[in-house]
Amino acid sequence: MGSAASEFVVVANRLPVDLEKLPDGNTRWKRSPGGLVTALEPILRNNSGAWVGWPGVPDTELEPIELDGIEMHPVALSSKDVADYYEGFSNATLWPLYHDVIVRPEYRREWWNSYVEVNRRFAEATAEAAAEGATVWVQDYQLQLVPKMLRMLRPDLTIGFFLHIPFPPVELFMQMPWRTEIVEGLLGADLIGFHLPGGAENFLFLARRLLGHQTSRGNVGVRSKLGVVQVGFRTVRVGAFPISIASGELDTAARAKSVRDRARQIRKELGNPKKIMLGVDRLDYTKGIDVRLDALHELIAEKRVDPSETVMVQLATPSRERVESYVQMRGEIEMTVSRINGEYAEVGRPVVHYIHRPIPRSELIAFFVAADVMLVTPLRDGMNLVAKEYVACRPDLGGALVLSEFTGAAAELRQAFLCNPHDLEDVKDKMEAALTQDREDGRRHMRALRRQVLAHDVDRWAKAFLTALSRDSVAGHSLMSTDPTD
Ligand SMILES: Nc1nc2c(ncn2[C@@H]2O[C@H](COP(=O)(O)OP(=O)(O)O)[C@@H](O)[C@H]2O)c(=O)[nH]1
Ligand SMILES: O=P(O)(O)OC[C@H]1O[C@H](O[C@H]2O[C@H](CO)[C@@H](O)[C@H](O)[C@H]2O)[C@H](O)[C@@H](O)[C@@H]1O
Repeated sequence: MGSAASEFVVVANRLPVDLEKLPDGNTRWKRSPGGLVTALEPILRNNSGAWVGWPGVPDTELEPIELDGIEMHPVALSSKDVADYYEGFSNATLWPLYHDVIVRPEYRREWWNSYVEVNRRFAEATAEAAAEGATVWVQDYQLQLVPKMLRMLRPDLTIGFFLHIPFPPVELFMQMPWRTEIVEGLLGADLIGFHLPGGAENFLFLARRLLGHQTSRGNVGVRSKLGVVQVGFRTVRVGAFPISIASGELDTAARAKSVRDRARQIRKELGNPKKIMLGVDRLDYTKGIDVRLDALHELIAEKRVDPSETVMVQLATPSRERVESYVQMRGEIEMTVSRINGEYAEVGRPVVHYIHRPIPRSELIAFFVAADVMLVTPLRDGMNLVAKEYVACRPDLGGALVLSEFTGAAAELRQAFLCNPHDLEDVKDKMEAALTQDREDGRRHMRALRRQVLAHDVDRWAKAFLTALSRDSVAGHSLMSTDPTD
C-alpha cells in the first residue's frame, strides 16, 4: 500500500478531465466526453475522494494532482495501449458485442493481452491510492478484470463495479473467446450494478451456466431485490441501478434569464423556424443518428414535414475517431446531411445544421431550451443521459421527446414518444406526432417525465448503489437476498 490514503476511490478508464496539449507547448485540463463523467464527477466533487483514470493523451506520465476537490491519479497509456486496449479490445470488441453486434466485434489476441495488462495497471494504481478498508467503485466495460485483480492485491477493500453499457444476452456474450475470464473478473466485486434488471439477470445466468456457481433465481428489482452469486465463501450481489443526472442543477440552469435569452437568439439565428428538432450525441453508430436523418429525409419527401418551417440541429461530439467503424459512420452521416441539404435547403437556410465539435455546457442547455422536439433514437444505449437532460431543462413544460425503446432511459421515460429505431415508419410517425402534438397533451406528458427525472437524480443513483455496497449490508445475507436499498 502506498502513502496516499483515500477512503473512497472511483476507478474509470478516463479521468473526468482530459489533458489537452496546446500548439504552443503548454497544457490545460478540459472536461472529458460522455455520460459516465457527467454522472460521477459531481458525486466525487461533493464527497472528496480520489479518481484513478487515464488523462486522455498517450505517452504521458503525470503525478497525482488535486483538481476541483478531487484527488486525480493519472494512469499512463502508451500509444500502443491506446490502439490495443482502448480502440481495440474496449471499442472494437466489447463495445459492439455489448451493443447487440450492430457492427461485427473483432476478436484479436493481441488486443486481449493488452486489455489484461492495462487492467492490471489500473488495479495496481488503485491499490496504491486506497486507504486500508477503503471503498472502491470500478466503472465500466474497459475495466472488467480490475475487481478480481484488485481483490487479490488488497483483500481489505470493499469493491463495487458498475457497467454503464448494456450487458448482452447470453447468446451474444458466448461469442467472446475470453468469456470465462471476464465473468470471473467481475465476480471479484462485492456488488455488480447494471442499469436494468435484464442485464443483471443475463449476468446471473452466465455465472451459473458458465462458471457453475450457485446463484439466486428469479427476477432482479430496480434498486431492490438483488441477485446473489456464491463464489466459494464470498457472496457477490448483483443489482439494477438506473443512472441519472444532476436534474435539480439543470432545472435551475434552464430557468436562468441568460439561458432563455440565448435560446431565443438560437431560434433567431436558425431563421425563426416554426419547429426546431435537436439531436445531441457522441458521434457513435449506436446512437441512430442515421435513423433520424433518414426519417427526416423521407418525411420531407412525403410532404409530411415542410423544410421551410422545420430545421434539425445535430450536435455530434467527435468520438473514437481512429476506430474504423466510426470513420465509416462519420462519412455516411455527413453524406446524408449533405444530401438532405442539397435537395431541400435554400441559400442561407439549411434544413440540417450539423456541428462536429463539442460545445460548452451552457450553450448545450440553451439548445435544450430552444428545441421543440428532441430526437434520441439509438439502436442500443445503456441509459442515454441526454434524454433525461432535455426533460430536466424544460421547466416550461414545452417540447417533446422522441425516444428509442432500445435505450435504458425508455424504461423510466414512458410518457415520451417511444419508437422502434429498426422500424423507420414508426420513427417517422413518432417524429410527426411530436412535431404536431397538442399543446396541452405535450404539457401533461412533460410534467410526468419531469416528475420521474427530478425525483430520481444522480445522487439517488449513487446513494442506492453505495448503500447496497456498504459493509453492513454485505454481511449476513443469503442466496435469497432481497434487501431494499431505496
Ligand atoms: N458540454 C457538452 N456536453 C456534451 C456534448 N455532447 C454530449 N454531451 C454530454 O455528454 C453526455 C452523453 O451522455 P449519454 O447520453 O449517456 O451518452 P454517452 O456519450 O454514450 O455517455 C451528456 O451528459 C451530454 O450532455 C457537447 O457538445 N458539449
Ligand atoms: O470515453 P469515451 O470512449 O470517449 O466514451 C464516452 C463514454 O461513453 C459511454 O457512456 C455510457 O455511460 C452513460 C452513463 O452511464 C450511459 O448513459 C450511456 O448509455 C453509455 O453509453 C461509456 O460507457 C463510458 O465509459 C465512456 O466514458
